[in-house]
Amino acid sequence: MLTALEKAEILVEALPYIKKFSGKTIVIKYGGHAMINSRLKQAVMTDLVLMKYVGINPVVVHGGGPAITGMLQKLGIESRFVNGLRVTDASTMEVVEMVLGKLNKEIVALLNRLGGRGVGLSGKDANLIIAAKKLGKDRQDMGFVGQVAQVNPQLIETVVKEGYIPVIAPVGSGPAGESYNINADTVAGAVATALQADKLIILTDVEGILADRSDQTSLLSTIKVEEIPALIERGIIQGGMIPKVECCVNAIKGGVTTTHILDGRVPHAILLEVFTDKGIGTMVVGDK
Ligand SMILES: Nc1ncnc2c1ncn2[C@@H]1O[C@H](COP(=O)(O)OP(=O)(O)O)[C@@H](O)[C@H]1O
Ligand SMILES: CC(=O)N[C@@H](CCC(=O)OP(=O)(O)O)C(=O)O
Repeated sequence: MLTALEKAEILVEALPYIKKFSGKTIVIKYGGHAMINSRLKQAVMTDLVLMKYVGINPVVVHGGGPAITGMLQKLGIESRFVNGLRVTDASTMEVVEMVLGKLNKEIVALLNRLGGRGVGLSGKDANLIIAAKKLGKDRQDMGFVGQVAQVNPQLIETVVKEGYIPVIAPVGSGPAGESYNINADTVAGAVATALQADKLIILTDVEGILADRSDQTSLLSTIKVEEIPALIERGIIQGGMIPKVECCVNAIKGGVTTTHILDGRVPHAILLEVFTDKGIGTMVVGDK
C-alpha cells in the first residue's frame, strides 16, 4: 500500500507534465487489446477524460480490425490482407463502416459515462479526411482501400475548442463521396500532422519496439528517426510494426514533436507516458 506521502508525491510528479502539455494536442491511436478488454477500455477512457480536465486536448483515432474480421466471418465473407491492409470490395466496405460506426459510438458512450464529452466522427464528416484509392504492391487493385489525400482539421479544432473529445473512425471520403477504408494508424499519423499535435501515441499489444522480439526486456525506449531504416533492414522491426514506425516517422517529419508506441495491455499506459518521469514504451523522435 502507498503511504499518503507517496500518493501525494505521485500527484506532484505529474505537475510539470500538466504544465508542459496544458493546451496542447495529443492524438491517440486506440486499438488492440485495450479496445477489447473491458477493464483496459475503461482505463484508457479514464486517462482521456483526466487529460481533458487538466487542459490537454486528446483526439482519438480508433481501429477495429479484429471486430471487422469477426463480423465478416459471421456474414460468411472471408478477409484477405495485402501488406497488412484489408482488401475491401463494396460489401466489405459496408461492413467496415457498420462495425466502425458501432465501435465509435461505444467509445463515445464510455467517455461520456466517465464525465467526458465525446463526439463521434468519421473521416467523412465535413470532409475531415479526403481519401484516394490506394493500390497494392505491383499496382494491385485492393478495392476501396484508401490512403489519406488531405486532412481538413477545422471540424476537429472546432469540436476541441468547445470542450469535446473527438473520436474518429478511419473512413475517408473519395472524390465522388464514396467511402474508403483506411488503416487507422495511418489516419492517426495524418491527423496528428494536420493538427501539428505535440504527441502521437499509438497503442498496440507489445511493450514497444524490442531489439529482440523474443526478449521482452529488450525494449528500445528511444529511437531516432534516422536509426529506423537500419532497424528495418536488419529485420529488427518487422511486419505490423513497420507501418506503425512509418507513421511515427511521417508525423515527426510533418512537425509532430514526439511519437510513442505504447503497450495497450498496461492499464493507464497513456497516463504513465504523459505524466510520469520515466514514461513507458518506445518514443520515436527527430534528430533535434
Ligand atoms: N521490433 C519489434 N518489436 C516489437 N514488435 C514487433 C517488432 N517487429 C515486429 N513486431 C510485431 O509487430 C506487431 C504489432 O503490429 P500489429 O500486430 O499490426 O499491431 P496492432 O494490432 O496493434 O495494430 C507485434 O505484435 C509484433 O509481432
Ligand atoms: C485498409 C484496412 O486494413 N483498414 C483497417 C481499418 C481498421 C484498422 O486499422 O484497425 P486496427 O488498427 O485495429 O488494425 C481494417 O479494415 O481492418
